[in-house]
Amino acid sequence: MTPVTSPPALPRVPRLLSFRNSWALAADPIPVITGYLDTYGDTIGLHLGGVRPTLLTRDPGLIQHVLQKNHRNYPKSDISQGLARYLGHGLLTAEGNYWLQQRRLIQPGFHRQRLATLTELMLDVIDECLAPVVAAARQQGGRTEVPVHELMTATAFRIIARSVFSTAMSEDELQRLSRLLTELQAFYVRTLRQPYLRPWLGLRGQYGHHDRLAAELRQLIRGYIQRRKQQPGPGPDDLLQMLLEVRYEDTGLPMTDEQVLDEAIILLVAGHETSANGLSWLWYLLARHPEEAARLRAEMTAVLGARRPTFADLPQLPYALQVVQEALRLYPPVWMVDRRAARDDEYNGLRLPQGTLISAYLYGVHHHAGLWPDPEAFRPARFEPEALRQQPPYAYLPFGGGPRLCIGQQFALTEMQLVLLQVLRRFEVEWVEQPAVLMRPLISLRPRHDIRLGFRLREVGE
Ligand code: HEM
Repeated sequence: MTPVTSPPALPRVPRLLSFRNSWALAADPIPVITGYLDTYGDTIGLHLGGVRPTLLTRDPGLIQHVLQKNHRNYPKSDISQGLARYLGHGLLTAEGNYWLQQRRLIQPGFHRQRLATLTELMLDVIDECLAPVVAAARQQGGRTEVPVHELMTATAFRIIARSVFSTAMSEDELQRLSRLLTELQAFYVRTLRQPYLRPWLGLRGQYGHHDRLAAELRQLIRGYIQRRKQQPGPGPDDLLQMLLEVRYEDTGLPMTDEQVLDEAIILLVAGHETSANGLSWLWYLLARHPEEAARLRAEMTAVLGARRPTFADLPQLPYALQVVQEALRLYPPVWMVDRRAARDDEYNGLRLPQGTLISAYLYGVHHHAGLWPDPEAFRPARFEPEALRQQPPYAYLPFGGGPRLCIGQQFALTEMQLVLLQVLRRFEVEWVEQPAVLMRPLISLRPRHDIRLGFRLREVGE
């Protein structure tokens, strides 16, 4: 395999070209960005939207340098921090000592033991979400067509909402929350990709409108927190209770209500879209590759028979994990991660002056032919332990890397495996002819239009 390296002198995309392509970049960034990298090299300078100078890279060595080896010099850029305007100052957007203090406080909430407790709840939510599909299939003679992105979004959202807040939200509230999050994200991405539109968006009152939506989001969540605090007796074993009960080591004090609110919103946001999109792509890939689905089913039947999986079963189902990992390689829900150089730095002779905006193009790393032979092919066996040992560090990083590695990584992998197994127990998932399935990279990488798949009922015991 060809090594991927960054040259000492940064090749630059001509500014006029990046300006000319700015609409194309806003509409469909992945082909434009990949095209630049294929033409100019694995690490390039370009003007985002024709305006903002950025260093863009798919070199795993440079990405490791930024995210891990010299991470202290690379806080998140204002691109991530700008999200705080709409989503508050939770873990994802926090920086420096405050971030470290919050991370230490919250990390234990994601330990194995708590995850094991949450899996029963996950399985119940999955069953609830699949029940209408089972009913529809029965009514339609054993098979129904399903918009999988919608189904996976509803499922992932209910899983995280119940993991954080336990008590079921009403259907209306769930939908309102989900819509608010989608709208805020879409607006924020637009202001980033098309910075020249900002004055116009301001004149049209769009910032004020979205600030009001963000306030509505906070008010909704605040209501849950207040209701929980008023409940007598010990609270349920969920993530909100964990946020309310943890104490800072130095002061012994709990978080303030606004801090709990910030963290709860961030868990909801970070733990919803990403898993939903990962799962949607997973079904797309399995429907296109029935031979892989058959292999997975054989493993599942051998280990579980007809019963539903438990947390303890997952290590006996390695192929299920490999399928999930390969789906996250081909369609990394977080397709780009950004940082800013706080001081002048250097990587293998490449100058990284203070203030440089660095965009780590995770999608590009995962699709690099120098790192992944035949990169567009869906091959879960790439993740067999022996094959993985051949990979250089940071060739695979759907959950990021370094100290800011996704706190929900194990949660997400468990959730995705459980959804995968529960759906496969009940259904054969079949491809349906439809227009080409395209990507829509917002903050996370989702399908442009929903993907319709056939769900054919199988007879299973409990
Ligand atoms: C397939 C699903 C997921 C993917 C691909 C994913 C990916 C990522 C990535 C790449 C980062 C690092 C961003 C950066 O370095 O700038 C991150 C951070 C984070 N993720 Fe996830 N994530 C997923 C699921 C989840 C879930 C389920 C939760 C919560 C339950 C979660 C909570 C978070 C939080 C709180 C952070 C910020 C951590 C910090 O900065 O300390 N994620 N995620």
